[in-house]
Amino acid sequence: MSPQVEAAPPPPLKLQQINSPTVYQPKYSDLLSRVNNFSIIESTLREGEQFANAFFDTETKIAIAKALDDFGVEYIELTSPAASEQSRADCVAIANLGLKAKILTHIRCHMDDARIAVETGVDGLDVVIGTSSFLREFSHGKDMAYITKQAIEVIEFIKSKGLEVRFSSEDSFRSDLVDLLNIYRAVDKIGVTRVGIADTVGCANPRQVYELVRTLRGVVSCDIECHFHNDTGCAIANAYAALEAGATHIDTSVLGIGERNGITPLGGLAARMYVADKDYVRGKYKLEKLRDIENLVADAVQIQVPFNNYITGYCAFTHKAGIHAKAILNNPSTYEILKPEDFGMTRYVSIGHRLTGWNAVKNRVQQLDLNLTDEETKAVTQKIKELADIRPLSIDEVDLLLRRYHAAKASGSPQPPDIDEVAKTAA
Ligand SMILES: CC(=O)SCCNC(=O)CCNC(=O)[C@H](O)C(C)(C)COP(=O)(O)OP(=O)(O)OC[C@H]1O[C@@H](n2cnc3c(N)ncnc32)[C@H](O)[C@@H]1OP(=O)(O)O
Ligand SMILES: O=C(O)CCC(=O)C(=O)O
Ligand SMILES: [Mg+2]
Repeated sequence: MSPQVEAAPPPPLKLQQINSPTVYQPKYSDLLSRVNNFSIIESTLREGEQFANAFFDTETKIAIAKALDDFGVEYIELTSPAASEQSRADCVAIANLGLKAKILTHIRCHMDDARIAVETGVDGLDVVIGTSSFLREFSHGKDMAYITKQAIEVIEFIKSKGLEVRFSSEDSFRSDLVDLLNIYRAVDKIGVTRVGIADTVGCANPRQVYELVRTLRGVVSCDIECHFHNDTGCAIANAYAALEAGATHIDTSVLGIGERNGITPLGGLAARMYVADKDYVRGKYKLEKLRDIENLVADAVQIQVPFNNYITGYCAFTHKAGIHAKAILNNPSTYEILKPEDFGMTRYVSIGHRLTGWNAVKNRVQQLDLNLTDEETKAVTQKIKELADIRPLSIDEVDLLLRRYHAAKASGSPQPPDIDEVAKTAA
């Protein structure tokens, strides 16, 4: 018998290999268990203040902070106290509100900023510095050795004041991976509370996010926060991919407001995570408060909540086409992944249009407690379509048509009543 030859152990992973799609293939159940343990760092009062229309006065900041706290976010991040005297005073004011959420402020990786920030009474500081060649060359002009030294000094100072401290690389996805891992490893070693990854320009896609966070998860033992800009529409998907890969904290803002077109929206993340684990998300956040918070912020920055906004957009729970309407009326889960009532919202079935179907109209007949047969309901449905080919009907017009048809029937007019005649009286 030939001697057993042990297979040689695989060679250690080289950094160039980490982009290989074959490296990480976790089971779906493992991924799911990672996404039901996360915290929100709500940055409407920091990233959100960087939105073109945002000019929050103290009173508005306090109202927003209280609303977010009531909703249940774990952290509220505030603009740097180094930005202006009012920004500093607002940090002090919000830190003194006694909210349940931890209050953070966001500073450059610089001792001058850190010294001001530790005196504001906040629970922790989020420290950031650009690590991509773009930012090293054109923003602060520092090399990685300098950045690392500075980061260690700033972090140790903040820790010495007994505060939480997070260190984040700005523009992480255009930074050199070896640079990133080295600096994260260095700050983890000195006890940073969290490290952060930031897609500052919104260039990352979910696969890249998954791979970077997964790699980082293998390098640091502290928590991992992620910040995603939405320039290419990936901010929510990227946040989800980050959680699947082992991130623990996600930055959001109400309605996604922030620099340029903003970041992961609070409502969009809530929707995404609700679908992943409804009970966890419902247990953690007062989802029914979302609409009020969004209205508060929309008013403050003078914008409308978008028609297609996650959860609270005016048509987020409106069903229109006949095929959808029939199934929804039988069982809302057919075409709804989010339950409107869990968010304090209501479902609406639209019927006054050419795409309507008789099942949707029958539902309205029942709501109005009218006595029409299925054949009669089908006749009215055809009339609605005919009229709606000219212009859509309001619900009042549909109701009038149905009531008149019902009245014509009740008065003993020929069976079935002539729908064209009824339509004329309802016009
Ligand atoms: C990606 C992000 O959103 S990061 C957060 C952005 N937030 C802010 O910018 C907060 C609001 N900003 C401000 O109020 C001002 O920019 C301040 C107070 C921070 C700085 O103002 P100024 O001193 O007038 O500098 P200015 O804004 O023109 O330039 C930025 C300065 O910070 C330095 N810098 C930029 N990023 C960092 C960083 N992460 N860590 C340390 N220094 C940095 C730059 O080198 C530059 O310094 P310089 O004046 O010596 O050249
Ligand atoms: O501090 C961070 O992690 C993020 C900073 C930021 O707003 C960004 O990089 O877009
Ligand atoms: Mg940002």
